[in-house]
Amino acid sequence: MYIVQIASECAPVIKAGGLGDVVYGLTRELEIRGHTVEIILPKYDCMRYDHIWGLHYAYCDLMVPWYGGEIKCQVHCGWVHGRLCFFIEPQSDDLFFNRGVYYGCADDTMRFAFFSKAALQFLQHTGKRPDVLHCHDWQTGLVPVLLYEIYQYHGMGHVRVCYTIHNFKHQGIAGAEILQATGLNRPDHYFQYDRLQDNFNPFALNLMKGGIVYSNFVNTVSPHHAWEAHHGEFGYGLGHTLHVHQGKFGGILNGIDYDVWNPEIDRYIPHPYTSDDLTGKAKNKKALRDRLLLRDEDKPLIAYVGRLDQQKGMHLVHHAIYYSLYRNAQFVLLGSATEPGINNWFWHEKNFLNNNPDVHLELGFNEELSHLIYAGADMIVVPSNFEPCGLTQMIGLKYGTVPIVRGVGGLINTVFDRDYDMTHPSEERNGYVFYQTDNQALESAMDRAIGLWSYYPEEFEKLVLQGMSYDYSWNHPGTDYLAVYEHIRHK
Ligand SMILES: Nc1ncnc2c1ncn2[C@@H]1O[C@H](COP(=O)(O)OP(=O)(O)O[C@H]2O[C@H](CO)[C@@H](O)[C@H](O)[C@H]2O)[C@@H](O)[C@H]1O
Repeated sequence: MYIVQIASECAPVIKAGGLGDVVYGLTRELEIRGHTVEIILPKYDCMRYDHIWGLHYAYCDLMVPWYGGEIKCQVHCGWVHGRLCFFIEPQSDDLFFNRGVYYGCADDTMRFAFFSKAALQFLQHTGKRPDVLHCHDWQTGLVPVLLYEIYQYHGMGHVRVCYTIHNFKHQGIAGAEILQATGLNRPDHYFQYDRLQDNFNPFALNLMKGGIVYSNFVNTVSPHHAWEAHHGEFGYGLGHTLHVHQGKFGGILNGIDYDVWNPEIDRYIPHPYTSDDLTGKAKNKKALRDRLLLRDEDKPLIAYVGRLDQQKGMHLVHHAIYYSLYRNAQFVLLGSATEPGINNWFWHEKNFLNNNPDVHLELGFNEELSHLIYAGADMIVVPSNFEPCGLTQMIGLKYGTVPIVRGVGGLINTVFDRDYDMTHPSEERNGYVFYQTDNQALESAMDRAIGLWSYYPEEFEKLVLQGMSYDYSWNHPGTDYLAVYEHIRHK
C-alpha cells in the first residue's frame, strides 16, 4: 500500500510532544511491513536540521492557490532517520513557518490551512496518488475537506483519508476567511452544523470537526479515550459530532518505537541494560544524579517528563515534587510550558528549590536528557487531567521505571495497579493508579510506590520486571492501522 502522512510534527526533526513520536514510529512500522510511506511536513526555520540526511529540492516553484492569487513554494526532500520526508517552504511575506516556533502564533489556523492546501497541491502536481492519506490533529483537519470538495475532481478521486486525533482540546477555531483563502469559498455550505460550523460558536469554523466529518475513518489514540471523547467531557464539544459519526470512529492505542526507546540500544544513555541485568540502570541513576548535581544517597528517584500544560495536571505535578521531598525521595522534572502563567510558576519553583540537593527542575526541551531520566529514575508520575494515550508511561515501562498515573484515557489502557487492579493477575500488574484529582489521591499512590521501594526492594524489582515485559511497540497498533487502511480503501 502507498500511504502519505500529512502532519505538523515528525520526531526527532520536528517534535513538540507525542504527535512527533507517533508520526515517526508508525511510519517506520508500516515500512517494515513492506508498505511505501512518505511524510509531508512544513519546513520550519526552527526544526532540527541536524536530523535530516540528504536535504535537496524535490519540486521547485509549486504554485499554491491562495486568496484568488498564488503563493510560490519550494518543496524539499530528505531522510529523517530513514523516513522519506517532504518539507514545504512557502515563499511569501507571511513567513508562515519562519517564526522560531512550531505553534502559538495568532494566525496558526491560517498557517496550517495553507500547509494543508499546499500538501494537496503538491500531491496533485507531482502525480502522487496514495491509497491512503493519514492526517493528524486540527492542523491537517482541512485536508479531507479540500480533498473531497476540490481535489477529488483533479485526479485524486480514489484517495482515502484516515484522521487521527491526538488532542481534542485544540480544534483549530477559525473565521470565514479560511474559506476564501483556501478556495473553498461558499460560506453558506460550510457554516452548517453537519459540516464545519463549530458546535458552540455558530460564527466560527472548526477545522477538527471538518476532519471528523469528511474523513473515511477517524480515531483517537486509545480505546478508553475514544469512549471518554464520545460520551464524556473530553471531546471538548465534539461529542455529538463523534456520535453522529460513530460508525467510523474508534480508538487505536499508540505504540512506542523500540528502536528509539529501548535501554538495550539507547545511544543517549551511558549504561545500556536489559531486564536480565539491571546493574546498568543503577549506573544510569548515578549518572543522572551526577549530571544534575543531585546528592548520591540511597533514595528513590521520581521523575516527570512532559509538556507543562493544564492537561498534564500541573497542581499534581507540583505537589509530587514537594511530596517526594517530604518522603525523603528525590525528584527530577523535565518540561517546558507555552503558557506564560505556568512558565513563570515553574521558574519560580526552580529558583526556590535551586539549592536543594534532592530536586532538579529542567525547564526546556531536551530530547537527550529525557532518555537519561527515563533510564535513571525509579518511578515516573503522570497525573494528567486528561490523556488521550500518553507515551511517557509506556517509555517508563520499557526502561523499568514504574509509572504512577491518574486513571484516565490511555493511562487506563496501559498501567495496571499493583495492589488494586481487578482485571489483571498480580504477575501482570505494572504500576500504580489513582483516580481523583486531589493531593491525597496522588499521595496514596506515591506512598505505596515509595513504601515498596523502601521496605520491599525485591517486590519492587519484580514490579519493574513485570513492566519491562510488556510489549507496547508499534507491532499491535501497526496491525490495527493497516486494518483501517484496508477497510477504507475498499469502501
Ligand atoms: N521538555 C521535554 N524535553 C524532552 N522531551 C519531552 C519534553 N516534553 C515532552 N517530551 C517528550 O514528548 C513526548 C510526550 O508524549 P505525550 O504522550 O506526553 O504527548 P503529548 O501530550 O505531547 O501529545 C498528545 O499526543 C500523544 C501522541 O498521540 C498522546 O500520547 C498524548 O496523550 C497527547 O496528549 C514524549 O516522548 C516525551 O519524552
